[in-house]
Amino acid sequence: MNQVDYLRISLIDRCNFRCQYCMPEGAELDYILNQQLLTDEELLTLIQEVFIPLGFRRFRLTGGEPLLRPRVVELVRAIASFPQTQDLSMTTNAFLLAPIAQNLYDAGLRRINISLDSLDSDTFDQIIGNRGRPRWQRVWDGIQAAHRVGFDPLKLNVVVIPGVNDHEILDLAALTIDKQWHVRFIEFMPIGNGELFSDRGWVTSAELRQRIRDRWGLTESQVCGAGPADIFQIPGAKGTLGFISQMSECFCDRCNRMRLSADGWLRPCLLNETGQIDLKTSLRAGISTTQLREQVRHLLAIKPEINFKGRDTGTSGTYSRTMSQIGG
Ligand SMILES: Nc1nc2c(ncn2[C@@H]2O[C@H](COP(=O)(O)OP(=O)(O)OP(=O)(O)O)[C@@H](O)[C@H]2O)c(=O)[nH]1
Ligand SMILES: C[S@@+](CC[C@H](N)C(=O)[O-])C[C@H]1O[C@@H](n2cnc3c(N)ncnc32)[C@H](O)[C@@H]1O
Ligand code: SF4
Ligand code: SF4
Repeated sequence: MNQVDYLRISLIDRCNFRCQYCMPEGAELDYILNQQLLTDEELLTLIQEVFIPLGFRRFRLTGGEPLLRPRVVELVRAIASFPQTQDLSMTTNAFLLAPIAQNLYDAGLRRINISLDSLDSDTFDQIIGNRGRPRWQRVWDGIQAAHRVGFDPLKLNVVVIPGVNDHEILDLAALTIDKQWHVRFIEFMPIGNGELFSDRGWVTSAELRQRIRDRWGLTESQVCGAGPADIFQIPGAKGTLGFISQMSECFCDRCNRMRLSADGWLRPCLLNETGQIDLKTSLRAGISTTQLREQVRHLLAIKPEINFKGRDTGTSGTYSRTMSQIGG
């Protein structure tokens, strides 16, 4: 059985983007009320007294958009300062990153994954649902700032949507040739916007790899990470290419993570809503962290049965929370 030592922590469910694949079009999401968000203190208590004693050592801050969380730098500093923390990372859209990249680094964040679905400003705005001033450049500046500051590895996440950005695969892959950046292609999952999914579908990683192989060749490779990506490299490139293939290849047997939502629900599997525990309500009701630890220990024990494994009701598109609410 895999050691489950990776906690993905959603810091906030709100986002300054509305990516097509992540949020249902037109739908107004019910945002978590401020008083329902785990406070910094509650989050740190849960990490220190529940998750770390159970063996969690890697923490990823996500959202919504984690950089919208007030005092995010202080939270990073606190989590980084736990002696047991072996890996602290963040997934962000980078729109707000440039001015605080250095502060985040100084606080102890060492690696960062940034969503970048297109190199074309118009396509980018279309994907992120932006109808105001173009946003691509500011995201690009955020990526450059992350690079300058020294985040390593610096990964770029691309959700591939047929007919929207799949014509840019080679251009995006080419970023890894001269730069030590790691571009990852993610198969679109029908969990944020089921309608777009049924309309567009998804492209298999195997097909993407073939397109890249035909152009440059492709060899197996490695990069530091705790996620499910299969890593390859264009021969001689400085960076790598990752393929996250949750639709075409089941990687649940090596699942090593759980997810904590911004309102304190612990979710054992991204694609299966079974077994979630409301840690925040319990904490506020005065249940001791010792008892909570036992509940989580039990959830860890039954997690292998809950794991999606490509079999249950999983990707049915009927999830009660979107990716932005779960944390991807
Ligand atoms: N089905 C499934 N998809 C996942 C899981 N973890 C990550 N993904 C997919 O991979 C995407 C990118 O994840 P990231 O937030 O960059 O994190 P990661 O891949 O774990 O990061 P590294 O530690 O750098 O490898 C997510 O948005 C999901 O689409 C998982 O447990 N199950
Ligand atoms: C939910 S976002 C949260 C963090 C941050 N806002 C960002 O976009 O990087 C985390 C990841 O989920 C991915 N994601 C969202 N919806 C998805 C979907 N339907 N299928 C696959 N990946 C998805 C995004 O591309 C992003 O890399
Ligand atoms: S993928 Fe990230 S940036 Fe895009 S809408 Fe979802 S949470 Fe926001
Ligand atoms: S779908 Fe569930 S079991 Fe499979 S890798 Fe993701 S979180 Fe783990």
